[in-house]
Amino acid sequence: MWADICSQLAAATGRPLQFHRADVVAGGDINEAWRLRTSAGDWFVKLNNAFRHDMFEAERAGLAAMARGIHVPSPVLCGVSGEHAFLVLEWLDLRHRGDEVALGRQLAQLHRLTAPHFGWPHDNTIGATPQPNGWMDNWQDFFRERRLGHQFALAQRHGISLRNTRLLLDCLPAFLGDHHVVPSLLHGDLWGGNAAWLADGSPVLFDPACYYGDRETDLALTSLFGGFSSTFYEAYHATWPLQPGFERRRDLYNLYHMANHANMFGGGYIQRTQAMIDALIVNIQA
Ligand SMILES: Nc1ncnc2c1ncn2[C@@H]1O[C@H](COP(=O)(O)OP(=O)(O)OP(=O)(O)O)[C@@H](O)[C@H]1O
Repeated sequence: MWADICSQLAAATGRPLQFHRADVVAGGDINEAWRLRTSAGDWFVKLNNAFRHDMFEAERAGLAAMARGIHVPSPVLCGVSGEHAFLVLEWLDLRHRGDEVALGRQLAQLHRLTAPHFGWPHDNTIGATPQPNGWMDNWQDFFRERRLGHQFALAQRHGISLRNTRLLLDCLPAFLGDHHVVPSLLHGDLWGGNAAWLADGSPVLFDPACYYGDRETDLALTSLFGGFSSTFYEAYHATWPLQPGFERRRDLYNLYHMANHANMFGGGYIQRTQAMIDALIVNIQA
């Protein structure tokens, strides 16, 4: 397989290269991650089953779009070798710490890239879950149908019983009714494990689930599992302040990701999803 990927890589880059070695990279759950060492340097390679090829195509398209606003690993090649789908990115020596001010500023700059509608040219995945992205003109409708409603329907299909999902969907105007949203280019899966820094301290984002939507959804997810400093938030707000009411919408937006975890992993995530639904309903009634 590696020899085949190297020959596809040589054809794509126009550089002759020989396979030296491949070392596992820790950190990814959904895919296998490898450092591919060749005579023409190192590359970052993600592997999955061949039927996952579309997922890597979507990631490549997302990275290419994001590169207009923030540093991402350059996508080099996406393909299939035997039973494997693969995505080759430029290899970056990543660190866990760096310039948080630059990260906050650059995320705001990414969000300044906008589209006329909400969605994305193709469906993609959030974790391993399909994420529908068909274009819509209204953010509330998009979030209801393509995000929360989609996860609730998946839960039902998986036999996960969640109470009051219909009631919550019917109450979305209470959260989003007077909220003005521009369709911003989003990372879409911005938890702490998908941000890192280069040796010079400059930030890099990777592993996106891009679409055009409310920038607050990216900010919300940064707070769900932690890992982002107050410096990061201050720099974001200084570059492009959020509108009043973000704290109220934050938990609604994070419910999408918690429900996705319930769908992917089950267990305690189901209780946490239900607790978030219950708290949001109390919030409406208060
Ligand atoms: N271009 C790159 N060069 C070097 N290392 C990288 C690069 N991109 C990502 N990494 C490292 O590899 C790890 C796994 O990458 P990534 O998050 O893209 O994989 P994944 O399987 O899609 O992850 P997840 O399970 O979170 O969806 C990251 O945590 C990061 O440390």
